[in-house]
Amino acid sequence: MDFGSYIRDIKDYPKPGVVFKDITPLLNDPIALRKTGEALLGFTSNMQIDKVVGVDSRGFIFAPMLAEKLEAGFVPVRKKGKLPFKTVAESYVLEYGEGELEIHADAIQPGEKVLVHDDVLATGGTAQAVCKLVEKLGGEVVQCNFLIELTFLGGSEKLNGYPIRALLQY
Ligand SMILES: O=P(O)(O)OC[C@H]1O[C@H](OP(=O)(O)OP(=O)(O)O)[C@H](O)[C@@H]1O
Ligand SMILES: Nc1ncnc2[nH]cnc12
Repeated sequence: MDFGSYIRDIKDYPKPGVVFKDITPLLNDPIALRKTGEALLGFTSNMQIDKVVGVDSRGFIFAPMLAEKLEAGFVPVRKKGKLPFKTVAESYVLEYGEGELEIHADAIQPGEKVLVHDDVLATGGTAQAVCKLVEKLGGEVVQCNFLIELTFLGGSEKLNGYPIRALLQY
């Protein structure tokens, strides 16, 4: 399937100079939606995964489905102030902003194998912070997977050592 034909470029959103990759046309199409889920799942075939971490908010679209199919638990990493229990936090910078991400302190047990999922890898600031959170809890990141990797922004360099997979590369 030509997944790229379902991705819409929005110029100067959310800030001048940014070309935003809008995945909503892909989500809107039932066949593209199903095939995207299947392709993401294919990235982890034969891998043992205990937890799938999805990143607030677009990472929440596919991560719970991946967790269910992999017979793993789902863990939300959320923007600051949204998780009710004891949290561990990490600040980060992304392509068009900055902030702090949090994870529940009991969400991952030491030694658990973790898949990190998000929709877009751009500068890598977000994914790098998420991997740090996983490691702070003693988890082992076994793969970071994405729908889209914006290779020209060099995000993979911040994820040195972690296996990276993406459905589409620009
Ligand atoms: O590689 P980076 O430069 O760090 O950028 C990637 C992040 O940016 C987007 O999230 P955003 O913060 O816009 O949140 P959203 O999912 O709630 O729209 C995207 O969903 C990734 O999480
Ligand atoms: N260019 C972009 N398009 C969509 N999501 C993003 N997150 C960071 N950069 C992005």
